[in-house]
Amino acid sequence: MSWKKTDILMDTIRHYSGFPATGVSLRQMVQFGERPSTGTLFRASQFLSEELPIRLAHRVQELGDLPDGLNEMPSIKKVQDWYAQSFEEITTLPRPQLSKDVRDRLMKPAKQTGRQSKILAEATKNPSVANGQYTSSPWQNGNGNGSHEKKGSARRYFATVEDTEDWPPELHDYNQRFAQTLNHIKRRHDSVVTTVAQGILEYKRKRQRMQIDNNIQSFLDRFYMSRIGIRMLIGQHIALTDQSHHKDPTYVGIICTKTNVRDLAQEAIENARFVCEDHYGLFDAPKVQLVCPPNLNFMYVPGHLSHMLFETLKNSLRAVVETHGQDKEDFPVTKVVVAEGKEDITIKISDEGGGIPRSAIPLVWTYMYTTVDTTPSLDPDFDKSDFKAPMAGFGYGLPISRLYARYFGGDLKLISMEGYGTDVYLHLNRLSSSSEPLQ
Ligand SMILES: Nc1ncnc2c1ncn2[C@@H]1O[C@H](COP(=O)(O)OP(=O)(O)OP(=O)(O)O)[C@@H](O)[C@H]1O
Repeated sequence: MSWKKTDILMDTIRHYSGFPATGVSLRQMVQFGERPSTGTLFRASQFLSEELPIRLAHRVQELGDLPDGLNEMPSIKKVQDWYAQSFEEITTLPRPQLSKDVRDRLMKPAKQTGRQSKILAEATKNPSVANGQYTSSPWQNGNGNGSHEKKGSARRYFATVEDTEDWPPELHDYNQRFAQTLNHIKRRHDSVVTTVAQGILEYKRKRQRMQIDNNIQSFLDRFYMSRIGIRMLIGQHIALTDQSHHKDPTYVGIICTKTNVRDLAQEAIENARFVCEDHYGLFDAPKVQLVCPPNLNFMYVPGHLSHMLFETLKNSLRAVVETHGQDKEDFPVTKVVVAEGKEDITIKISDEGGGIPRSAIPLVWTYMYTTVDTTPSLDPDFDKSDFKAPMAGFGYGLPISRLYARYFGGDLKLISMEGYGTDVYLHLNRLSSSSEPLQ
């Protein structure tokens, strides 16, 4: 690994970090439809080739500015290098030379198919997020020089392009190369969560801290929220570009326009029970009852929903087993109730796992808070994929799940009755027009 970040690169990164990120909504992401054309994909690549470096640049700056020597921890420096290297790869990817005619055609919007697409194109404020909650620190936005405003109008994530004629092969080649670069970057960043966690552990050990302070907590919230957004845009773009295999027509990239809540919940229940049986050596994990209309479908990213359900169910099963003892024959049943409203789909997970003392409630949302005695190994090779996790251990399950929920305008709430059990409410916003919370 001979990659080195240069001063010139760091200057460019500083410049990009002066621009705010542009939030995209779930609805805007599905406007591409099942099979976007070469021209439309190219426009999206152009947007991403500016937007992703802006988002990456903010993270490089923030990692470098972390207080109290945290920025000097080897794992934090490693992650910062990944972000800088990915920034460089996107910004230096050669763009095709296009004739004026092709450039004009790319800028020409497709004939509107009605008023619908115009309405869909607008993102609204995310209802789960206070103003500026996940915004980068103001000093990093200080050198905005106004040119962003000019760029603003051209920088649209989704823009349909009139696609009646054939496009020159350079466009298709560029789309392929761009997607390959994104794929490579996505893999590089697979173990960011565990590596940053490692960095925090290094810091806690070095400074002999028991808990992380508010600054670091809100940095991690912003950092992981931003990571969800970057990976969403990258994952979506790779999936849209890859049109080689026949796909399910209900999918647009990684978004399913008819995500079936009952099927996903059932699968998450089975997976969580399996992990629980495995972990405690049980013949039969505590039972989970699911109450959900069978045909409840909505537009969402199935991977995100599975993750949130699996994490909360694992917590409930663990609490039930540990409160009632592993030798118990009949555990109390955990209930999962799904309600369909106009605005939200809400999933309540109620367990009789003894609850959480009120004084510990704020802590469950902090990173690295766990009541597991021995945190599993944080070897960076471990847990490479986002969605594979052990029974418990890092104290990341709840805070990260809440970020996933908030990312698309939902939320995650927890109410406990100490001595009895816990109710977790997972609100999923079905209007799906809210912007990503990262301006
Ligand atoms: N349903 C629940 N009942 C009782 N305690 C709970 C429940 N859910 C969470 N907790 C408490 O909150 C802590 C933090 O939960 P969180 O999911 O964030 O991390 P974790 O489960 O310890 O580890 P992981 O990162 O693997 O999820 C748990 O260790 C547990 O003490």
